[in-house]
Order: sequence, then structure tokens, then C-alpha cells
Amino acid sequence: MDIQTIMVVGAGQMGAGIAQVHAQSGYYVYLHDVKETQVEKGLERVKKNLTRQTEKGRLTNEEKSEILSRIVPSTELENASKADLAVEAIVENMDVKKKVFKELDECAPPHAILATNTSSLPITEIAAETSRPSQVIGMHFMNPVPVMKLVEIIRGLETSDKVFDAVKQTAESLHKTPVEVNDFPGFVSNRILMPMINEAIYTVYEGVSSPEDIDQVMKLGMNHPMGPLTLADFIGLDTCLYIMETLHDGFGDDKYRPCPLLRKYVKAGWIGKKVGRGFYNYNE
Ligand SMILES: CC(=O)CC(=O)SCCNC(=O)CCNC(=O)[C@H](O)C(C)(C)COP(=O)(O)OP(=O)(O)OC[C@H]1O[C@@H](n2cnc3c(N)ncnc32)[C@H](O)[C@@H]1OP(=O)(O)O
Ligand SMILES: NC(=O)C1=CN([C@@H]2O[C@H](COP(=O)(O)OP(=O)(O)OC[C@H]3O[C@@H](n4cnc5c(N)ncnc54)[C@H](OP(=O)(O)O)[C@@H]3O)[C@@H](O)[C@H]2O)C=CC1
Repeated sequence: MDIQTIMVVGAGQMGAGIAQVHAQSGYYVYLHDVKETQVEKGLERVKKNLTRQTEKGRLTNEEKSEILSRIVPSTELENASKADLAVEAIVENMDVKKKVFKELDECAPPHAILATNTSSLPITEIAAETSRPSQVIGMHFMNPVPVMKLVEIIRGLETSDKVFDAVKQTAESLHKTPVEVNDFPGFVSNRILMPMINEAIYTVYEGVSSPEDIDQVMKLGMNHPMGPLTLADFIGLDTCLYIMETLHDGFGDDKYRPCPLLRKYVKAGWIGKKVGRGFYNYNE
């Protein structure tokens, strides 16, 4: 399958990164969000990342301009009519994702693949919203997308081999390493990572230690590049909570219950680095 043009739906931290790596590998990209301001913010994020690369001498200014010229801003989902592949990266909420997939199914050409960057939600359930479940697949990038090598690829019940191969090849063309995993809540990455983060939050909640010291333990003791609370802030505490809820509901096992402190922070709007406040204060 020949994939040349993609649409990234959702221009947040993941969407911007997904758009960047595709444009850097020669794809034409529509970067779509409901609000123009979000698209502009996403484009700014891409520009900032590329500028860092030009400053390090890894990219010429001409190459940077070429990459940016391949990203077209979009606030009309109808632009999906020009895409061979759509990668959805909006909020981690099943109802919102289902609505967008229904609309994408109506706008995208019959041959197009509809992929989701969901962290944890069932691909089969999202696929069932469309008239083309064999062309729906999970394409789970890691944050920060330009740096992290892994892409988890998750088939829904009906995903065809042809679609799987096309998405695998696309991931490889981005210099990423695809790993196929089955459609279970949280897949592999977040089934393992998120309970660890949730447990780190419990250790704050129960007064075992401070966020700074918990992060130090995991960085110096286990060689993690970021402590779990810094990582939670980086991912977004809203996303962490949605993932824990998906694990809890999906497995029906209380070992996945989200920590009350996580709920409290999300209710307070302390959703991490993206708003300047989470376990750490980024405005100080
Ligand atoms: C929730 C989910 O569904 C799944 C997930 O994504 S879970 C999250 C997975 N991600 C992680 O676990 C990240 C853990 N953290 C790390 O690996 C590292 O801290 C890090 C790569 C983010 C930063 O590394 P560092 O050594 O502390 O910082 P730094 O030296 O500034 O950066 C290293 C490189 O990353 C780049 N980088 C850092 N942050 C970046 C960002 N947000 N966007 C783009 N590039 C970034 C830097 O430019 C630098 O690039 P070069 O090596 O090419 O010069
Ligand atoms: N954060 C992470 O580390 C990772 C996240 N993911 C997954 O990627 C997805 C996005 O996460 P992330 O980028 O962090 O989230 P962000 O909150 O940074 O970005 C989501 C973007 O989608 C927009 N959006 C919301 N609803 C719609 C819609 N109906 N149509 C178009 N755009 C919409 C949001 O706009 P607005 O703000 O106005 O609502 C926002 O710009 C989630 O499914 C998440 O689980 C996967 C891997 C890692």
C-alpha cells in the first residue's frame, strides 16, 4: 500500500511529534485540531524541535523549511479525504475517539487506514464504529515522539495483514522499531509502566517520601532516565488517570485502582507539565 499523505488528528504533545517525524521522513502531513490555536501551538512545537536540530548542526535551515512546508494546518476534518493514513492523537476518552473515528470514516477515502495512538483503549471497539474495521489499527508512539524508538502496533479483531504490514513499514520508514502486541487494556507499555507510576503516587499519598526523593530513588537506584513522578507530569496526569481507569475497568481487578491523589490533582486541574503544575511546579 502506497502511503504518501497522512492526517494527524489532535495537535497536542503527541500529535505534533507524530506530524514532525512523518514530515521529516518525507510524508505530506495535515496537522488537524478542532481549534486553530491548538494547531498553531502544535506547529510551534515542531518548529522549536527542528530549530534545536539546526542549532546542533544536524539539519540545515533549508531542510528545516522543506520539512515545515510539508505540514499543512487543518481545522476541517474533510481534509482527511486526501489522506492515505490518519493517525488520531486526541484525548484518551473512548466516547470522543469513537465520534472522531465515525467522522473520519465518512471523510477518508475508501483505501485509507485509520490508526489510533491510544495509550490503552481497545482497538476493536474503536474499529467497530467504522465501516472499515479491517483498516483500523493501533499505532502507539512514545513520548517524546522524535526521540523514542518504539511504536507498539496493535491489531483489532478484524485488522487485515495488508494494513498491519503497511503500518509496520511506515513505522520503519520513520526509523522507529515496531513491536506487535495484542489488543488488551494498556497493551504492553502501559500495563507495566502505569501501575508503577500509580504506585509512586501512592507512596506520596501515604507519606512514604516526597516526589523529589521518590524520583531520586528510581533514577539513581534503577537508572530510570526520569523519576516516575516527573514522567507522570511529562505524560500528563489526565492521561495517566484515563489509562489507570481503562486498566481498572478492562481487567476488573482492584490492583489497578487509581490513587485518590491522582484523581484529586486531575480534579484540581494540576495535570502536569503541559499546564505548569502537577507533582512539580513548573512556573517557579
Ligand atoms: C503514556 C504512553 O502511552 C506511553 C509513553 O509515551 S510513556 C513515556 C515514555 N517516555 C519515557 O519514558 C521518557 C523518559 N525520559 C527520557 O528518556 C529522557 O529523560 C528524555 C529523552 C526525555 C530526555 O533526555 P535527557 O538526556 O534527560 O535530556 P536531553 O539531553 O536534554 O535530551 C536528550 C535528547 O532528547 C531530545 N529531547 C528531549 N526532550 C525532548 C522533547 N520533549 N521533544 C523532542 N526532543 C526532545 C533532546 O533534543 C536531545 O536530543 P539529541 O540527543 O539528539 O541532542
Ligand atoms: N502523553 C503521552 O505521553 C502519550 C499519550 N498518548 C496518547 O495520545 C493521545 C493524545 O495525548 P496527548 O498528545 O498527550 O494529549 P494532549 O492533551 O496534549 O493533546 C490532545 C489534543 O487533541 C485535541 N482534541 C481533543 N478533542 C479533539 C477532537 N475531537 N478533534 C480534534 N482534536 C481534538 C486537544 O484539544 P483541546 O486541548 O482543545 O481539547 C489537544 O490539542 C491520547 O490518546 C494519549 O493517551 C500516547 C503515548 C504517549
